[in-house]
Amino acid sequence: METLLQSCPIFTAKAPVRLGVDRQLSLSSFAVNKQRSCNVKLRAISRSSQDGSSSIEDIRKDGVLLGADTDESGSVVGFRLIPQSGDIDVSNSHDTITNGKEELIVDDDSVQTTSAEVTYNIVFVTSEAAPYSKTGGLGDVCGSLPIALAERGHRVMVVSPRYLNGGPADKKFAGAVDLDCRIKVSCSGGVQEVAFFHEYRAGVDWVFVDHPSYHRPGNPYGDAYGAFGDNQFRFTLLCHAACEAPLVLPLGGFTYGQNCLFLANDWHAGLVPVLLAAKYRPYGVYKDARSLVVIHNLAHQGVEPASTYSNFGLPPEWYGALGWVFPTWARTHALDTGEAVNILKGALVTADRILTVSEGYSWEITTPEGGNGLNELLTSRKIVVNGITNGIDLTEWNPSCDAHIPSHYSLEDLSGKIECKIALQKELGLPVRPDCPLIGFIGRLDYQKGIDIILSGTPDLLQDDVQFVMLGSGEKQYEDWMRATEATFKDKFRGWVGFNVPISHRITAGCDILLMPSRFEPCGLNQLYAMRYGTVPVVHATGGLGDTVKTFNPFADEGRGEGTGWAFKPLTRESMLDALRVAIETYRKHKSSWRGLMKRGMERDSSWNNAAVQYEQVFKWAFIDPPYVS
Ligand SMILES: Nc1ncnc2c1ncn2[C@@H]1O[C@H](COP(=O)(O)OP(=O)(O)O[C@H]2O[C@H](CO)[C@@H](O)[C@H](O)[C@H]2O)[C@@H](O)[C@H]1O
Repeated sequence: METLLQSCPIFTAKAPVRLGVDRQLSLSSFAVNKQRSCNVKLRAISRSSQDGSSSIEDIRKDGVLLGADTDESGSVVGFRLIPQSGDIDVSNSHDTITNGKEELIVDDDSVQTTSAEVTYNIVFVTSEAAPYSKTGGLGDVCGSLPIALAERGHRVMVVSPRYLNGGPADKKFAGAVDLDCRIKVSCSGGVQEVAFFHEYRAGVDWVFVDHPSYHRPGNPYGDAYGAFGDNQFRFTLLCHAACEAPLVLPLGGFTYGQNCLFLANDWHAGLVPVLLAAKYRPYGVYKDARSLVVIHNLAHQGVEPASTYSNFGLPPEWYGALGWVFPTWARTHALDTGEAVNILKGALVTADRILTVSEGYSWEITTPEGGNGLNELLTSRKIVVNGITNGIDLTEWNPSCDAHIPSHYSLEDLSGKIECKIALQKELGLPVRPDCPLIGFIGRLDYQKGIDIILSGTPDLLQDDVQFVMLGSGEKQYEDWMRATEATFKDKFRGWVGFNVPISHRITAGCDILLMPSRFEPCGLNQLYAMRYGTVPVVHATGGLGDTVKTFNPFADEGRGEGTGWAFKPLTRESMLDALRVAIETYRKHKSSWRGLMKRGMERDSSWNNAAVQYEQVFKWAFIDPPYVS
């Protein structure tokens, strides 16, 4: 056996181990990494064979042995082995846990390395994932981070609803096939049957939970009449289904199994850690799994009346995990006891670790101003809270090959950017004036995004010789204001009411300045897209905006200048206008400074690989500590 294994191809550097024909192992970098992991196990066999002990059982303990491959003579030449989550890739075994105080410091080698040192079976649970569903940044992140993690060797599944609204968007789910696997979920006083659809794309298992409540006109959360009244039910169903998926779905022939890592995104997925603790672990299931809750927006917590607790399908004694009492000032009337259930609170109590999408925001949520009532709970769990700045999808957002923009450009040749500006002015019906500063805004029209500040500052801003375009939908009062402002300032202002991804790309490419006066911003993606497109951001210095946009300093770096935009503070109409005026002045009168701003923004590393390495660090910490048990 020893001689045979040494002579077989698995011990040569270039020849691949024979892993059988399973699809996951042959299609992605996951394959490469798992292949390496298998090599580790096989070395273990050869060692134990030397001292005469049993070999196959050793492997079984560490992974799932599907069978052995033999050559024509019947000799074993390889094993079809699925390693367990948490496998160590010895090809890359230096340690990146750099700080005992658990600060996210990752050495440069790890960032440059394309495969993870330790690989996990990861299950994202999310209410949206682009390109299948997207209403904002959550969709972007859950559409691209899983791919980055899969590329680094992890086995990754994303569980999200199969939304069908009867429109053209339904085509996005056309590639997902019915897995013919039905499960029954007990919640909301009945038993619901859900189905699973699946598409394997870009190295990731995209799993769509199917139920009639996901099939209706509108977006994932509501329609023209407001939020759907049964969202608590719809996302309870998602969480139950997501907890079953790793156990029941034989993706590529085998399940993810119990030893996996759940990433529950925002309140919609918040029941996942609660279910692990209350429904599974007491019965010996998911004993070694871990869960992370990722906060993209603390302002939305999934709060409903306390009487709805019975809808969750949780044991009565777990009420305390989700129970929530509003402070007196927030109650609606004198007899209101303020009792409610809060899904995100339940997640924050039971998750093994808590992540936010920027470092700045991870601190802000522990303060009364940024904690949305959860700051004390978050402070008590501070030791497990980390912030990792989002990356962006560098394929989708790439000015040198973006399919949505009329001309392509790069750092080396910026001429296409002016063409994008001219094309945008034409498309919007604005006067075509390449020299006129063009300012853009893209985002949801709501309180978070500081629309009220834009609204109060716009009449002053438009006194200047500038053009301003806004793309967004949301609160009706702001949509109406955009229409009215366009009617008043025909040559200067355009308000595009709606959600339109191609237009968002054209605005990002065609504008000179992107405005983001967000009241709070957990990370923000538009400023990252803008910098990549040579569009200079002017932002309120909060959360991820403060972390990612550095204010221009013309004197730094021996007069060459430093910074990628302007981050103003406090959030007032005056300070926003001041920052915009400095930006406009720099654009008009200091062309070389402007080119420096564009260049530094375009050079900024916003890759997901960078963020994925930091996620891996947190995964490691999650598995070092024991899982949450009540
Ligand atoms: N009308 C429109 N038409 C087309 N596209 C539009 C659009 N309005 C918004 N978008 C797109 O939606 C995304 C918005 O992402 P953001 O991160 O800026 O904010 P959001 O508040 O949704 O995300 C939350 O989650 C993300 C992800 O973690 C955090 O970055 C953020 O701070 C947090 O509030 C961008 O891709 C943007 O282009």
